[in-house]
Amino acid sequence: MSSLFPPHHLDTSACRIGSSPGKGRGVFASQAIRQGTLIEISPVLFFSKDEYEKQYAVLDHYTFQWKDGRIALALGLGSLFNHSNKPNVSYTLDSDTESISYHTAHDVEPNEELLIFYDHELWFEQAEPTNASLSSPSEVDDGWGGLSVIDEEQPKTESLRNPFLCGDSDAIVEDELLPFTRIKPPPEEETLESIRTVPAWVVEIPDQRHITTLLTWLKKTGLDGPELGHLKRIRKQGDRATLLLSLSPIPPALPDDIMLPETYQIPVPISPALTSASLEWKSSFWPTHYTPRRKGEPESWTRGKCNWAWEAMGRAVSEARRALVDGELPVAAYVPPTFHEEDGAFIGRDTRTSTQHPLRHAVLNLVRALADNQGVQKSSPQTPVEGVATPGSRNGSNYLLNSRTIFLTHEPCVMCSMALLHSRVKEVFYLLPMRTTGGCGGLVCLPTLQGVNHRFEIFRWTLRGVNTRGLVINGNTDA
Ligand SMILES: C[S@@+](CC[C@H](N)C(=O)[O-])C[C@H]1O[C@@H](n2cnc3c(N)ncnc32)[C@H](O)[C@@H]1O
Repeated sequence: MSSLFPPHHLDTSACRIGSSPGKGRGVFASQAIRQGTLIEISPVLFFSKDEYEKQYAVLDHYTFQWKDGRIALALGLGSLFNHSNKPNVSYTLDSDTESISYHTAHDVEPNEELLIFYDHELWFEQAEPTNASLSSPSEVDDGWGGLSVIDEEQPKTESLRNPFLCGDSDAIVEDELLPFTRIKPPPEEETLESIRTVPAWVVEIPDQRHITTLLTWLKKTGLDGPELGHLKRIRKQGDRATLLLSLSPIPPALPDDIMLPETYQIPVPISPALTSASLEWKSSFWPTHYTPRRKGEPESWTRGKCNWAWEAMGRAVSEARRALVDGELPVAAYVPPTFHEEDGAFIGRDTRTSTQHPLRHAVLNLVRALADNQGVQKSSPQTPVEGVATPGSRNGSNYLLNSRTIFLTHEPCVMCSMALLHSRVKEVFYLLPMRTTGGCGGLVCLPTLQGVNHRFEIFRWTLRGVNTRGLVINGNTDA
């Protein structure tokens, strides 16, 4: 048996076992439970497939298929959660602790049954759902594809319309009334030891009158890509000027029409300076940009801007709902036009199922479609583009999302968070946290890692009252 970390202390006082009509026993909330609460950790007993099939098949209705093919029997409450197509509990298999943890996927009321999603193919006839909160919201079209937000003050049969649609659009919305929370990054620190460098090609510019021409040439050749965006392109030391060229393994070709000496490599910092001390250290390698985390009060949100965000998140949710209907994973991403300007909108959905391609995540599809669209339509206005990229592109070279905000139904996985980081996105809003696989605070928080050369802000949509019916995916899935 592997060495196990002890699971967290288990407090199941919020759950009780009760009788569920048509289903046998079930697990019920004995009090109101907020979305995202860890309600149960069930240790598991493992059987090899062979051993299980020979001796324990009688447990079939209670076991889980583990990631490595073994069969696991959940102890504790884990074997008593009943199934629903609209679960209010998500679960995660944890190999380190050989346990399964269960979290509420949205706020749960006292006496509501706690239900997980077993599978699309069931071995039993499903009993009618009994939780009013799970059956009612679809009756009203709320513009979120039926994933309505329920006002806690109102009866559950009514859904809440966008609360920011009316009223003074310039009025500031108090923090407690915002439909999202900002994920606070840890304080930024950089030490001399933590500074990392990579070799970069540079060339001396004997005649400084050529600087402008050379910077224009850099742009034309595409050597001004974002990987060196945290560094200044020209270093001046007295009357000496040096041009930063690229990180390529081989020396880049130089322009034909200007006489330049041989290129050579020097170490340059891999990320911008976050503190004034590190600015000095990093600039001793090569002049580096200073990008301290934004200080002071976070930006105020007006009703108008909240309305913009609400509509945008609704668009992502509707797209995810449509994806589900089409047999895809219900995961979607939406980049709306910016609040103040009329830039293009972009939408993407997960297409792993239909393409049988493991990398067709919603974010990657969106970034790729954006790159292709911008590559093809450099001079024409952007239009919303869907999912998979179109041919005839410039190989995805225009993938930048500078000053754009992306709305996601799920916290993006590590790969997608890295893609967003590369794309220089300004802000990421997500609805459902992915604790085991997320790259924006779940498994890891990529934009806060030392050494990354861009930061973006992260906001988690407050799920209070949001019915995530149909959107909950397996906690081990990369969204
Ligand atoms: C893991 S057990 C859940 C606990 C079970 N109800 C008990 O009393 O032991 C799975 C079994 O519960 C029943 N069950 C779970 N969800 C159900 C549902 N939505 N409708 C009807 N039966 C259900 C089925 O008999 C299934 O084989």
